[in-house]
Amino acid sequence: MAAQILDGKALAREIREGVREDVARFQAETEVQPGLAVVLVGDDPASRIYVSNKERACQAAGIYSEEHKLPASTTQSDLLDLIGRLNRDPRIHGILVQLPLPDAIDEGAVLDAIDPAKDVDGFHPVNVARLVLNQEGLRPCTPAGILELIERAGTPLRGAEAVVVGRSNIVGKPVAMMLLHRHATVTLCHSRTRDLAEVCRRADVLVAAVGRSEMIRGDWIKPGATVIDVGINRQADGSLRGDVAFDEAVQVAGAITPVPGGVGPMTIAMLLVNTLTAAHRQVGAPAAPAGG
Ligand SMILES: Nc1nc(=O)c2c([nH]1)NC[C@@H]1CN(c3ccc(C(=O)N[C@@H](CCC(=O)O)C(=O)O)cc3)C=[N+]21
Repeated sequence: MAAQILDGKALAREIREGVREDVARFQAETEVQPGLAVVLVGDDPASRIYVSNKERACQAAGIYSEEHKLPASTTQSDLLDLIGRLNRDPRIHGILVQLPLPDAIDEGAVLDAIDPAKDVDGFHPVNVARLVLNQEGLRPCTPAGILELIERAGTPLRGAEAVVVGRSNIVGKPVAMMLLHRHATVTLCHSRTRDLAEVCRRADVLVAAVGRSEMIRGDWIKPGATVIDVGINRQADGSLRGDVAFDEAVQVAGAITPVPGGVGPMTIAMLLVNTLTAAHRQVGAPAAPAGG
């Protein structure tokens, strides 16, 4: 029997609609419109597309958004100045600096400069620590979206074997921590892991975030497993491939995300959720938004 396809696009649409309603209520109660600033340095064409998708999603949800496009030659101190202004700007509740940054800029110094209360990517060390300690904070958008998809699949996490392939700061490490907090037994794999296929075959939940097109094969998957494909590997013909060989995996898995239309749209939906959550906390509004 073929796997259930986890439709991230449809789930993201539902979440964005919920955010739209919550934004309207928040604004009626507080007279504050949630605001997001997106900073893009250089003009990586892929980054530009994501940034314009984010802008459209904000508009549809009633979130104010502004885009700061800086040339690739921008200095670190100019970028830090901009972040300082956005930190102090009362219209802005969320700040997202699109990664990667040009080589001449120290990414850590830039992330450190963002006010943790406005850090809607959840990349500031304070938010990383809050995640590890399971304290209230802002959670990274892609991992948060992955957890929503797993929940939607109805996959129980308590006591389950979860295998995460990829140890990046933006996906692998935080998603592993979030799965751990849901009481999964988590294995975090990477390029040096021995017998990777064998480890993957133990997984009740498999999260692939390696950035290598179709590396995870159908025979690496435990029958009935929930498979989350975070890969967005652009092919020469312009199409996208995941990290999982979908046509093989769909025959074995219990549930699987497609690429495109899986994790990607959820990332943007969770960015809107985080922006509304950040606005709530900064304004000190009475009711917290659902899903925050
Ligand atoms: N500070 C920062 N935060 C990020 O969240 C961040 C970033 N930097 N740098 C780049 C990556 C990439 N990213 C994506 C978001 C949405 C889709 C998305 O919506 N994808 C669609 C379609 C994409 C398409 O067709 O091109 C899908 O998978 O269905 C993809 C990728 C966020 N990123």
